[in-house]
Amino acid sequence: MIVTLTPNPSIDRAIVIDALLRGEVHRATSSRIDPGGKGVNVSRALAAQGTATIAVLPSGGPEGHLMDELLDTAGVARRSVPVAGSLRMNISVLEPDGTTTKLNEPGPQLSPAEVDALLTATLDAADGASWVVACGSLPPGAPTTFYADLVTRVRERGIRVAVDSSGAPMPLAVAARPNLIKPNHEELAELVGHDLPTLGDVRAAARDLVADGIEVVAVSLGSDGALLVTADEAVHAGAAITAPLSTVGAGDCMLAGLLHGLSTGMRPADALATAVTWGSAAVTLPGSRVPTPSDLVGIHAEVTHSPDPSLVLR
Ligand SMILES: Nc1ncnc2c1ncn2[C@@H]1O[C@H](COP(=O)(O)OP(=O)(O)OP(=O)(O)O)[C@@H](O)[C@H]1O
Ligand SMILES: O=P(O)(O)OC[C@@]1(O)O[C@H](CO)[C@@H](O)[C@@H]1O
Repeated sequence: MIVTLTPNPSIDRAIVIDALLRGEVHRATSSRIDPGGKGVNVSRALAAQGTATIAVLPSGGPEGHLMDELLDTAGVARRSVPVAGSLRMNISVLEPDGTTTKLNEPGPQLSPAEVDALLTATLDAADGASWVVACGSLPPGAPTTFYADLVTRVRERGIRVAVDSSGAPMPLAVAARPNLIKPNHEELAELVGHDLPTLGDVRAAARDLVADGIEVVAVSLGSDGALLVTADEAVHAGAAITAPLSTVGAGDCMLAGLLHGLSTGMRPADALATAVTWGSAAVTLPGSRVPTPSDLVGIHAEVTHSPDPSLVLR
């Protein structure tokens, strides 16, 4: 069982237009909504592949009702924590050349009691879990130490914990030593405080984090694939996708594949290949739709045990 925590979930509305022009009226060629927020996406991707998961999230307002309904329809088990505010709605504007523009709302203001209830619900759901994974931004009202506290409390129970976030909460969470982190290229650069133009730079930064006590650092690199670093190895994997439709949630599907692999006893390199297969499959799908087993057919992740450190990343 993999438990996800999404403190700031969202209804994701994806709108397809021909070209985005600032200040103009656009007529959409299509649109869709998906239940979203990074941890929700991880749970949706796991559930779509038949892996047991529970999504823990706040729920409030009309968007909260919609979220509960969409998750029930998708067959995702959930622990919804009632909150007074309304969940947010995030917009993705998708253009035919694959350009994605995101507009993310801040999310509802949570009271200290609501923040506590979220932590308690996660620890309750974590009983007997193989992994707890906490993902995404924090809503207003949640302290920046929220993920760090969660990491400490989950690890005290002997359960493995992963974090995928950005900004101020991330260095604090990292200092609490989660078992795994999944930054993207930009988030890793933000975490270590300098640019990382090459694969060698990413590997060095990830190795420093491993030396500081993180067991697995998995860095998603968009169309450049992903790099996984542990104390024993640095492995790269990638899969070529010719016509990406939407990259929204690809990193979450990648993280879901990785945790699925690690929780079923795969070696890290095989878990990375699964991760990249799930992440790459996600970019072939509209909006933040998650891949089902049939969507993985024909996607082959190429794994390299000695990646070229001089590769300049896109
Ligand atoms: N254009 C692409 N072509 C092939 N694979 C891709 C492409 N974009 C993403 N991927 C795959 O999806 C994974 C995750 O993508 P990315 O690095 O963009 O995650 P992210 O920035 O965390 O995304 P998000 O926050 O939207 O979930 C990559 O590691 C890669 O395997
Ligand atoms: O604002 P955050 O929490 O950083 O990111 C939220 C979000 O952009 O992440 C997911 C894609 O990874 C989307 O479902 C959602 O809209």
